Amino acid sequence: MVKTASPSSSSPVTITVSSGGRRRSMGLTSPIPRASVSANNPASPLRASGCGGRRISGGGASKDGGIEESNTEFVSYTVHIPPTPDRRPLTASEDGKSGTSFISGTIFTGGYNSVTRGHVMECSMESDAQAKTSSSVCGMKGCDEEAIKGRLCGGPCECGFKICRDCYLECGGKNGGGKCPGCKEPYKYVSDDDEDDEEEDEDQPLPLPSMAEFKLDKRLSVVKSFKAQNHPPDFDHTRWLFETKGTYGYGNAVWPKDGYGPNGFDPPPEFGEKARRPLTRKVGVSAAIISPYRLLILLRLAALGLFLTWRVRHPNHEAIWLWAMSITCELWFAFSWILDQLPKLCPVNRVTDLSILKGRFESPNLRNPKGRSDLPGIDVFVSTADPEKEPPLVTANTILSILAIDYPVEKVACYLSDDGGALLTFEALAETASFARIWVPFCRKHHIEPRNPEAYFGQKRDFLKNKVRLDFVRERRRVKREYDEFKVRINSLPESIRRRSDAYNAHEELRAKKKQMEAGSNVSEPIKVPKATWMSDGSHWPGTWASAEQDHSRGDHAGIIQAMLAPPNAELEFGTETDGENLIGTTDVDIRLPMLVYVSREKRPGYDHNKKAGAMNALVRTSAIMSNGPFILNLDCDHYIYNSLAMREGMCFMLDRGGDRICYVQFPQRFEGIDPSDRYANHNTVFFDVSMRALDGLQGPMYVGTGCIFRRTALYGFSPPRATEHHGWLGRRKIKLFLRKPKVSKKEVDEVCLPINGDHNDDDADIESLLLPRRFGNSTSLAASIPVAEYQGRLLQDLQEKGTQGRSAGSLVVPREPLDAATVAEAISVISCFYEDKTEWGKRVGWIYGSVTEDVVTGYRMHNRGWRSVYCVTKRDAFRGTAPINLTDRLHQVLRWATGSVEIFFSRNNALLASPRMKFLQRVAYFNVGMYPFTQCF
Ligand SMILES: O=c1ccn([C@@H]2O[C@H](COP(=O)(O)OP(=O)(O)O[C@H]3O[C@H](CO)[C@@H](O)[C@H](O)[C@H]3O)[C@@H](O)[C@H]2O)c(=O)[nH]1
Ligand SMILES: [Mn+2]
Repeated sequence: MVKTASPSSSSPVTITVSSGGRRRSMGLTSPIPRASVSANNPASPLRASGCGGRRISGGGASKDGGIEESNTEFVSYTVHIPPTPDRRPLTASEDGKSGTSFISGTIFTGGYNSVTRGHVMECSMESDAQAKTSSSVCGMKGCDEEAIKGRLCGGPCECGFKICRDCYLECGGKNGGGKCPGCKEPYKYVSDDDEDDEEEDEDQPLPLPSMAEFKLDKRLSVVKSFKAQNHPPDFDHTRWLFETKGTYGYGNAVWPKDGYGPNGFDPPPEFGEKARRPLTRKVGVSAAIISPYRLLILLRLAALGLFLTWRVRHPNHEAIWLWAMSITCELWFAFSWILDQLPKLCPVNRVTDLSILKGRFESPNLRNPKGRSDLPGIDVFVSTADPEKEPPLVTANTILSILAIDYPVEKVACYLSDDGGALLTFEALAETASFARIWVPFCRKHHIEPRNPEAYFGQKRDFLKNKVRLDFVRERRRVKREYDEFKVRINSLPESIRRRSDAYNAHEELRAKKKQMEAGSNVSEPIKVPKATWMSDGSHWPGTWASAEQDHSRGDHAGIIQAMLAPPNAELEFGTETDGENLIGTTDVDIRLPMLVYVSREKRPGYDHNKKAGAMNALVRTSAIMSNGPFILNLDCDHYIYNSLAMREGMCFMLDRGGDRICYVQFPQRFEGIDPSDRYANHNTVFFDVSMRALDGLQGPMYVGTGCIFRRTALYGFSPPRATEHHGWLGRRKIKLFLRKPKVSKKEVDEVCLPINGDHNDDDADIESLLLPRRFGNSTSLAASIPVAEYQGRLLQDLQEKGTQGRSAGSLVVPREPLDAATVAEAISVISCFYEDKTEWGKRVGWIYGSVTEDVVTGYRMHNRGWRSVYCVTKRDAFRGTAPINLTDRLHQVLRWATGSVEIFFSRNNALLASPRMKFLQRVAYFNVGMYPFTQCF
């Protein structure tokens, strides 16, 4: 099915940058030539003007893309930003200047022919300079704003510590109940004081936590844990390494000698094969907890058994019906309880060691002299469907937390799937990309956590904790201001898009009227001009329009791909000093940003879009062509990265010995903003802290939707390199299979062996290449990317096991190819609505369709092939999300999950039909998932 595009809708998706803005112009842009393309069908994906994209320079007026200056008519209007706690006019005397600097200083332009954005006038520098010259300057280190004139001598505190308004508010002065950084006493006003105090207090060190305390503390804990071990005769080095994890690395500094006194140190022990140390470790739940738990279950089981026998043996003959009914209910209840308990018998915990990961993949060695990262790439998928229900600001924050992740920049690619096809989401993402230029270096420089600005600035805790750099206070304030402006820009987007569209539409209407008059027809006759939604460069938005015209409504629009941030260089790039151009000094900070791509798959009436699963599958294909990361992290738009090391934690499992059998690493879902009593059981504590841990002991937890790192080859429906078959109850007879060798495995319906480069003979290769289109569709680039992803996802060679091949160390340090227009065109062709016709997408490949809880089914199918999964609970939550806090939404959600479970129960995915590669208890657990709507009411 090929739709013809209206001429305007096939014009390239481009964003204009308005000229002007003296200070920084950060338009809605990436700094790179964008391959900006939109197309309605794969046959003619690129227009001439789309090739190579228009070069959009962040600076001023260089518009070599051919936007006619003469045509441009700027309509400027001023937006007054309401005073926030951090942006309050300083003092009365300052009012004139500082007022201009941040209130009227921000001009938002938008409307006809110009992009919506705020131009911040160069003023903050001036006010900085002023503060410096004035006599009383804020006493916080790194801050040079003018101090507030307190009622007394120096400042708002009785100690006279001088402090500017911003610092004062940030320290929790006024009504925040905070403490004065000078005297560390709670703020209060006292009328008598002397000037001497002031001088002393000025000289006091910053209230930063002292390193000495910190060190002492840690060392003591090390010593203590050694004592507890009671000097085992055969000292376990690995154990020791894990014990000292995260303190000092390895050395002899804290190696205690006889008696483990504070002064005695020994040389460190020989560690032997350094490279072979495990990245992860499984720790059973301690016997002290699990034994009583098991005993309790047993006791209850016995009691239940006795009770039921008694009930059955003593029928009540007077009311036999009542008795029978209650017996049935009781038996059913007992059954469901057993189903619930059985899988929980052997839970496990896991720990990772990030320093070994770093040592193995990121330290300079012979093959990799520059110490470039040898870690595999990760593609991050974020799904959003409706900007009304999922506010663009939330999505923007999630994206920012991803862009600022602590993982090699050139290895991360972030994709936003917009199922709404909304211009609002598109422009919000463009704004996000430009704000990320400030936010991400700031996070890297000062080790900000969490890297979601809304969450970070909303934190109640002391923001100076663990911050050591002198410029922190000043830079934090600037970034906060910038973020507040960013928020205003995002929140004003709907209005400015509407205004702009109205202006364009009115213009179109006028032109149509004029034409009509020239043609000499009846003027009073109404003419129909479609009410389009316009992009800032004066072209039609190819996605959905506010007026929902044909070809431009939800469920009927073209596929759109836009790289908002180009793939970064492989080399580190450092920034420059703070100056008029740069908000923060970045001379020692990597300022590169990961690739960021907006994707909205094509939708047409008559095609089933399969909701999130369909969106994810479109992303799997697009990303295979654009970045092809061997691992994929999936996040809902309302779940952000709370721990910037989360990806590294996940990769520890994937890259550890035996990790080649892991199809995904699931992280727990944690929620914020839930009322303390958790009225609607949003936290699901039992599920996320007990059931999932228990399943982890049974070859792996279920996939529950968001916060999960996948292996790409597992998503493609391949079987793991090795699998174990469990026959009989409780897996008494185990059979090991080596699936990579094509001859060994018996051909099953669901069996696809991993593609191995050059390992199979030519006949097999031919057959496979013939089968590929049937399985994955017609894209040859996609087919070609599969073995590459498989290779890149392998373990290092020295970890290889029998029957498998590893990749050689250092094979992933090579830079990736730059993105070109042809690649983007191919990426668009694989998100067309008919691409999946007659393929196995959604059946055996990718996210599985046909269930509203696509996640559980997708995970189940992988387990069924013999893959294992891992549940990764990190000390600091890896991801956090928002949960429905009103009852209607929550009930809808629960109902949807229950419906999904029933669907699973009545499908081929019922665990009763599982393959022998699943353990007995694992099947029980999955069976229970399908059963729970019958056995219990949530
Ligand atoms: O047509 C659609 C519908 C939804 N989504 C996205 O899918 C995600 C989940 O949808 P939501 O309605 O928020 O469902 P929740 O109940 O909040 O999510 C849980 O349950 C879903 C279904 O089991 C899982 O897919 C999710 O990952 C899991 O977090 C959101 O990011 C949506 O934007 C799409 O991309 N396209
Ligand atoms: Mn959700």
